[in-house]
Amino acid sequence: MSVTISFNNVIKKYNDKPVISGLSLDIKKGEFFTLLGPSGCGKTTLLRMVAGFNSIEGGEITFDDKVMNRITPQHRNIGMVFQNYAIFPNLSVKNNVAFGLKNRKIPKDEIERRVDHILDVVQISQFKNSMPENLSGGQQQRIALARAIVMEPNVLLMDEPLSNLDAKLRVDMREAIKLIQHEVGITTVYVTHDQEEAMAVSDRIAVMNSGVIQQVGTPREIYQRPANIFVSNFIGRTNIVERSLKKVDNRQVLIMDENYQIDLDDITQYAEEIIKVSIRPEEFTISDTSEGMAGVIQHNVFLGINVHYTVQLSNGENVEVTEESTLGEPLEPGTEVKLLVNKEKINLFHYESEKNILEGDSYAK
Ligand SMILES: Nc1ncnc2c1ncn2[C@@H]1O[C@H](COP(=O)(O)OP(=O)(O)OP(=O)(O)O)[C@@H](O)[C@H]1O
Repeated sequence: MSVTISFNNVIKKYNDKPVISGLSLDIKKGEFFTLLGPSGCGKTTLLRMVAGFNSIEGGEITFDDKVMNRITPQHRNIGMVFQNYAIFPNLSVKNNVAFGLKNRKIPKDEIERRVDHILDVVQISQFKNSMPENLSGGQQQRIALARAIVMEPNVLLMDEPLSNLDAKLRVDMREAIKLIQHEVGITTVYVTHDQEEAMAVSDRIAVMNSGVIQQVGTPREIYQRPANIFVSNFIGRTNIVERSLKKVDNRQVLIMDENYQIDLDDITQYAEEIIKVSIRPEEFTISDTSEGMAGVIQHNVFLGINVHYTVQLSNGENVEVTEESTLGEPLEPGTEVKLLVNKEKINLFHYESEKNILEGDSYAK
C-alpha cells in the first residue's frame, strides 16, 4: 500500500546546529519524487528522516495521516536502494531477492511467485540462478531494486542509486527505474545532485539549497519557470544578464542593447527597474537579418547535434548560445552576429530578491 508523505514544519539539528529549520512538503501517493540540490543541502538528511534513522527536533512527518516521528525504521515498511547496493555475494540472484521474504516466514510457493514476478519486472529473470559477481553493475543495481520492491514497501527510498555506474549505463538505468516505479506505483523518494537525472526520472522535483526548498514542480515547470536565480542556474544551463525594464511609447520593453529591445507588453506590466534576465542558450537565435543584439563569436564547440558558441556582446559580457548543427560549417571566431531572443521563454527576476517576476502566472507553456 503506497502512502502520502508529509513534512510539517520539520526541524532537524545536528549537535544543536539546525540544518533544516521548519520545512514543509507533501509527496503524493505513488509519486516519483526527487530531492535535488548541491552537496550538503540536506537531501540525505530528509531521506533519513523518512526512513526513521534521524531524530526530528520539531514538527511532524506523516505517512497518510499517521505521525511517524517515533516509529522505528523496522516498523515503517520502507524499501531502500543506495549507491552501494550491498548485495549478498554468496547468494544467487533469486536468493538475494527472496532473502527478506524468507525472514518474514512467508510460505515457499508465495516467495517463489513473488520473486519470479519481480525479477520479470526488473528484467533479470534470465540471471535468476546466477551469482551476483557474474552480473554487470546495472544488473546488480536491478537486484537491489528487486530486493526492495519484492517486500511491497509503502515507500521506496533511493539515495544516489546510480552514482557508481558509468555514464551510458546511468542513462539506461534511469529509464529502467522510472518504468519500474510507474509499474509498481510505490511512493518513491529519490535523492540526486544530478539535475539531468532528476529531470529524467521524476514526476516532481524539490530543488533544495542550504536546507531550504527553493521550488517544487514538474521537471518542465522548474526548467521553464524557475522560482528564483538559484533554480534557474541549477537546472540546465542559462545566461543571467542585468537589463532595464522601461516604458517606451507606453509599452513595456526590455532594453537588451542600444539597438535591440524586446517588447514585453503582453507579458508583464512591470514598471521601470533594473532586473536580472535568464536566457537559456537554446533560446537565442543567430539572426540573418540586421535585427538583434550585437555580438562577436569568441569560440565554437561542435557537439554533434548542437554547436555551442560563446558570444561577446557589445558591453563586453559573454553569453552562451546553442544552435542546432546544420550541414554548413560552424561560425568562426571573430564573426559579427546579431542575437534574437525568444521572449516567450525568458525569465525575469527582481534584482534584490532574485525571485521570478512572472512566477505563478499562466504564461509557462
Ligand atoms: N551526522 C551528522 N552530524 C553533523 N552534521 C551532519 C551530519 N549529517 C549531515 N550533516 C550536515 O548537515 C548538512 C546536510 O547534509 P546532508 O548529508 O543531508 O546533505 P546532502 O544534500 O545529502 O549532501 P550530499 O549530496 O553531499 O550527500 C551538511 O551541512 C552536513 O555537513
